[in-house]
Amino acid sequence: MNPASNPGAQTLRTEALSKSFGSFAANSDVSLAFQPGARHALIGPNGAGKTTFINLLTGGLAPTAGKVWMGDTDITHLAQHERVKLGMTRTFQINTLFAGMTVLESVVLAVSERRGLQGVWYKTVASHQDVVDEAMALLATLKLTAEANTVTRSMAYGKQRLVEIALALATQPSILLLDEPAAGIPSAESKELFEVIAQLPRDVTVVFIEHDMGLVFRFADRITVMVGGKVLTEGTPAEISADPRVKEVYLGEAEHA
Ligand SMILES: Nc1ncnc2c1ncn2[C@@H]1O[C@H](COP(=O)(O)OP(=O)(O)OP(=O)(O)O)[C@@H](O)[C@H]1O
Repeated sequence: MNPASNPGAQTLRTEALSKSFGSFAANSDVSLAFQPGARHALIGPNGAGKTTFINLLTGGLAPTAGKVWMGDTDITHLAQHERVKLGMTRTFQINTLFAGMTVLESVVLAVSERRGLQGVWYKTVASHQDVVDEAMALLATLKLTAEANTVTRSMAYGKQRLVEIALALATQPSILLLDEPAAGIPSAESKELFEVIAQLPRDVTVVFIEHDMGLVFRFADRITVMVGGKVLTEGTPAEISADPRVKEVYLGEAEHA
């Protein structure tokens, strides 16, 4: 992918990003960078501010202070759809429309939308063979080829999450943000889900929030630990697992529970 035509391929970073709800600081002075191609996990106890931070990245929330950069472009005040055009996207739960469609129909629709073919009835769109080919290639990436003609709603939750990721990838992102992708699915399925996520092409940077430390340490190559709305530390899985402050945070949490 050519970085000049896709600025999202450049480093996504934040500079002293803060978000308050009234007098409560959900994020304070968060300065982070996500290197292209990374599998970067955001971890931390409940209420640490991880989801708030992802929402600040996507434009779902406006920061109280600080900046968000994609390469040299200040995207702090861009709308969500403008950030998607720059290559940053997140998954959304399959809505009622997609739930009634087959996997292939859903992905064809998402690819058509990106290509500006929205509003064209599916059957007409399906006559564009290149759209169908692109959708099938995405299904192959997500190991969903065998399910192409299955109705999305009838699939196991883990597979539905993969369809949600296929829909996000249809926007051709260089940065994919995943907020607890394995939440609510059985552990055998979540391992499978992460195996597919880990094997996504390296021109897609993946930033994910995950509570299951087994999955985090198996699939992340970079980990940021947030506590109380701030970054406690960041490093490789080996550095994070050896950090006594991290152990303290999680031990403290366990004792509390
Ligand atoms: N819209 C809002 N209004 C007020 N407070 C909010 C709002 N959104 C989040 N908060 C608060 O900000 C804090 C951080 O929430 P956030 O969801 O970002 O944490 P998190 O690290 O993602 O937690 P979890 O792991 O439990 O999902 C929480 O105390 C939450 O109650």
